Amino acid sequence: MSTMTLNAGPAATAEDATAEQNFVKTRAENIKTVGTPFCDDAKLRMRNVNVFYGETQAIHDVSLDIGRNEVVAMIGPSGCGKSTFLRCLNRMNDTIEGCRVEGELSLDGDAIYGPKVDVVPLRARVGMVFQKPNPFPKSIYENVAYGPKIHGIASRRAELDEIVENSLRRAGLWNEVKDRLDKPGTGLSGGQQQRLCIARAIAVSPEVILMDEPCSALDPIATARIEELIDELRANYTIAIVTHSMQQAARVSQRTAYFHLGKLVEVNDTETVFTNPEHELTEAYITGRFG
Ligand SMILES: Nc1ncnc2c1ncn2[C@@H]1O[C@H](COP(=O)(O)OP(=O)(O)OP(=O)(O)O)[C@@H](O)[C@H]1O
Repeated sequence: MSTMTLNAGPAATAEDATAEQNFVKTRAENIKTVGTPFCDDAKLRMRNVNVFYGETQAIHDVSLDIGRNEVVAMIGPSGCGKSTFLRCLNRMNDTIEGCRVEGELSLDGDAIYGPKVDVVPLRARVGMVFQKPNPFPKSIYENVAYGPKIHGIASRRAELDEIVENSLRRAGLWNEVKDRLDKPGTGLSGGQQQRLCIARAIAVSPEVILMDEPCSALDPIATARIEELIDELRANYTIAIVTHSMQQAARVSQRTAYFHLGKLVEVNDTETVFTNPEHELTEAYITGRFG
């Protein structure tokens, strides 16, 4: 940890703001990741990842492991590349025209960008929950049963019933919806819809769940429910979560990765990042000097 003096909160005057900008610019120029980006039991292994949108580079030489049954939170200022990096992990960036991903990315040793990889089964192994709950315009039952049907996991009604119930139970939604499974998923509250989307992701037996700001459209009570759920889900899944909320990162994750201008500045166990960060930029961000 550096010996610099910290001013908690944003710069008070224009001069302070300029000094602050200069500080951030200088420190950002030669970022080398500090902390513990690698782990012994990696489920996802990323090495020297670069991502481009056309000519513009959004991710610069990022290397990171995400461990089995671990929750890794990705934090950083708006536009630092958190979502771009997350989307590499199940090739959601493939859907963005002009987006190019370089580097080695693997899931349990299987290359994610291998030439023969079919993204449909990949995305069943690495599920995703988005910022805005996006249930299909179908019944609650069908929202959960759809994935197992198209992936050929189950076709008989009894099998599907079991998967739907188990997934809704794991997502903490069963008791609230068991008597209205034939009603539209879109008729649920925002928090319930997000748990339905989690149930939908779980229904195809993923190994990893990616969450891109899953609580940003939810109220504090629904947020607390999802955060509890993340902690429960960790027993069975590996989870990577992008969040704007440092409090949320602190509550749900075991390790936190701090991104800045497309570079991975620091990865450490979450308590270290928030109480004793190794990098000056992390410290400046978490104390609110910029955001
Ligand atoms: N589809 C796209 N086309 C071109 N540039 C993009 C696209 N998506 C993101 N970018 C750019 O890539 C950079 C990283 O964006 P990204 O959305 O990954 O950041 P982020 O940290 O998730 O931001 P936020 O916290 O605001 O969601 C930004 O400069 C952004 O403008």
